[in-house]
Amino acid sequence: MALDVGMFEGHRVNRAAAERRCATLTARRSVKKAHQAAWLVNAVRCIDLTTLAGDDTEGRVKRLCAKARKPLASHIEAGLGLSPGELTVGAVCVYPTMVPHAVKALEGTGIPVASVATGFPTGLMPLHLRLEEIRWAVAQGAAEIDIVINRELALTRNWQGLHDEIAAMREACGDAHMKAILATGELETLNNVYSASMVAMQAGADFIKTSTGKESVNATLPVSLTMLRALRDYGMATGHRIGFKPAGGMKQAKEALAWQILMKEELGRDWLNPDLFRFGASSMLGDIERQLEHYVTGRYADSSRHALA
Ligand SMILES: O=C[C@H](O)COP(=O)(O)O
Repeated sequence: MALDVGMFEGHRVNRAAAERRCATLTARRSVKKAHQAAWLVNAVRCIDLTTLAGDDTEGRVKRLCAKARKPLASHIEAGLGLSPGELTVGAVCVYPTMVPHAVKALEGTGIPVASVATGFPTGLMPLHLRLEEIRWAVAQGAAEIDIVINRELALTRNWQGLHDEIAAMREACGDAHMKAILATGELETLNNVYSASMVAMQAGADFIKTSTGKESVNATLPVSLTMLRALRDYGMATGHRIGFKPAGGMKQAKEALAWQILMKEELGRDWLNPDLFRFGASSMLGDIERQLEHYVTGRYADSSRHALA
């Protein structure tokens, strides 16, 4: 849709209230035993298993894809009553040049390959090159594109400029799903986070995503709450369902639980599915697998046994 500043200008986000609300999420609630195991299995379904490192190689991507196809060891799958191959992660997320390796390694599995693009992580490249990067990654087989927004346009509140860029990126994605990374740790205020979320959705983002994992502050609950309220307001105004992807710095199973509690309370059960919710994480699956192994066997394995991902 065209830019509609009326949907966000004049909105004020109360940071103290957002922080208070988030502090209650895990303090007052807990999910235990079989319920906790079920929520952790659900978290695995929703992970965009990620490697975004300068030393990525075909070998590393192949190993990551093997983990994506079979995220839990056989005895944990069996202990949870899962059939072999029943559980996979939501997607594998890589840099553009790694897309062909991931596509090959995931052939026949139905697991989509997501590629970051548009000069990830800063986005400080001429627009025509950022658009070309999207088209290249899609041509290599990426089914999902994680774009980064131009922070300068958001910080100077040039909402029309930001809308135009994101809309051009949406068009370059073609049939691929587009996730818009707001890099919220660099947007200064929760008001800017709310406004940038709205602009990204108005410009056609299928998902809004918190962070690249490369900012000094990445996914936090108050920022996520702000984005979810924008997503909910946008949905009520337009009837469109947009997905949410917290990303960056999440390493523990208890974080997977906290974010799912937030999703369920703010948006309901529909948002606990991979078509509307993903975790962007390079190193959270290991702890989830460790907790599930404890549930199944009653013993904690050394974390070195769950080193990958
Ligand atoms: O999009 C995903 C993030 O880059 C992952 O960040 P992380 O390596 O801190 O888990």
